[in-house]
Amino acid sequence: MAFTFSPSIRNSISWPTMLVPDMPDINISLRNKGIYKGKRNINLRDLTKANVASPSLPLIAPPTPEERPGITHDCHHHHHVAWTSIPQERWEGELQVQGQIPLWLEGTYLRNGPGMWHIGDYNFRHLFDGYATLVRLGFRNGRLVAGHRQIESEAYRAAKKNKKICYREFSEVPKAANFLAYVGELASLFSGASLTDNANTGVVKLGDGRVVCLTETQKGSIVIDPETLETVGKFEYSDSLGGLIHSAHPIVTDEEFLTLLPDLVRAGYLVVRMEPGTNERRVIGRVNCRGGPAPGWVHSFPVTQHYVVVPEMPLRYCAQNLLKAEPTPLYKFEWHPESRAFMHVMCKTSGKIVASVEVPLFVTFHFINAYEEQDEDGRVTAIIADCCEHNSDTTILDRLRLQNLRSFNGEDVLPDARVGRFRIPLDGSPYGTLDAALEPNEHGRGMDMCSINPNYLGKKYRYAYACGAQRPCNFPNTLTKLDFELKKAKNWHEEGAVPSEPFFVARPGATEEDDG
Ligand SMILES: CC1=C(/C=C/C(C)=C/C=C/C(C)=C/C=C/C=C(C)/C=C/C=O)C(C)(C)CCC1
Ligand SMILES: [Fe+2]
Repeated sequence: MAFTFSPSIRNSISWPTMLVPDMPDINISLRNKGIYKGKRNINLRDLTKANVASPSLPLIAPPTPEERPGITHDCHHHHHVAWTSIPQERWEGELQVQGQIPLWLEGTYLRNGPGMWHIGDYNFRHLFDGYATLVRLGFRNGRLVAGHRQIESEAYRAAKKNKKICYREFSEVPKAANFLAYVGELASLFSGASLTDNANTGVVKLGDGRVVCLTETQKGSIVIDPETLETVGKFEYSDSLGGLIHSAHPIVTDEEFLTLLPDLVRAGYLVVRMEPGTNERRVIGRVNCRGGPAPGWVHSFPVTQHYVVVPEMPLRYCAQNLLKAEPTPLYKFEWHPESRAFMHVMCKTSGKIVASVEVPLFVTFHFINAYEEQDEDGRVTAIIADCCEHNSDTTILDRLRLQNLRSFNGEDVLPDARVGRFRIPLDGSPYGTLDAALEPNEHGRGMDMCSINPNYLGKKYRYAYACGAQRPCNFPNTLTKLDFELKKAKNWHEEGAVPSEPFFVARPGATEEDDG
């Protein structure tokens, strides 16, 4: 049975490493099909996406004693190959395995994230600007065949053709003449036509089997072929809900696709649902923002079995910044601590808001999971929602500029983060709480790129997997297993490795949450 590990892959930005968690002893090599010939040995632990993508890179040659794979050294700096563009648009080959991939691990694992950070000799500024690279790992009979391919978004094609950026990316803004010439008159600014469709934040498999790559613009929903990784075409929403943006990480199961559509005109969010086999989103309900002047950034959001949780973070969208010609300190966003922070809870079936509470200020991009807390009689008393929380500090966005990622000099510059646990009472109290779910030193005070056993989505759960930190560092450099019951973390780290978002695959027949 072909098994696709892709239903809710958020992987996104990924530290661009293809690293299979819990397989510390596997070595693989690249046996190339197609354009590249030859066979290479690489240790999977040290394998960066650039390595996967480019068997021609010198870094996959056996390391010299002075040189760990994945990093190059000059006198004072380490330059990690992980933060450089893939050198070709597509590649496919078998990876040689040393050690053993469990035989039950069978199927295709798709990931998507930025992989190309330059056009001609112009280098992009930010990790999130990169043009999307889709990566496929096929596991079968203990063997591993990999491939990658650029997503042919309009933005990517236009950039290649014109040798310059033609659409507004995360931090990059094309020079006025570029995009006005490319997309037409000034009205395109306001219609969103100048915004990118560079689908670089994730890939989801819909209940009907279609595989869609996403970004934060609705127009950046792109259907791909999971076998060939070819771009099939735009995913066109057939409803008339309008708006320009949506959450980068919808909740996707075999039954539904749930997402949030921020309303930048009348500050709020539409909570919408799409059934498999359709392209039509239907409104479940609407949340009006309680703090102004615009909705908070909803890169992701969590759900429980019966509720959708809508976060209202004081890091808010800024329509002016979306249209500005010059880069701004917080890109398309602004930090408004005076507007306060809120969490709203909507019933999935009725669309009614059952709680709307003020919470401490927070900064999060990735929610981990949420569940309903019950009393002894089985009544739901509160919603618990967990996220990777950056201590209500937006500095992490700046740290993820490529220049910062590429220039580690031994200084500990990764801002602290924690597992933020919200408790949202359902008894009508006006306030919710936000605390660390475990002592952040357990995971080196680094925390992002989280995942869970997908069978526990929306349910009470004990374990999460993420990237933490072994300091000093400039990006989250450990693979971490979090145990919320024991309040402990188990960390794996190896110098020179760039772990990416772990993905949990349950072992067939498993009864324990962490058996996989
Ligand atoms: C927001 C708009 C856009 C694009 C947004 C994009 C591409 C956002 C990507 C955000 C990601 C990948 C966030 C990941 C965060 C990871 C963190 C904080 C890791 C921390 C580690 O310590 C446009 C599409 C450009 C235009 C509309 C607005
Ligand atoms: Fe993300």
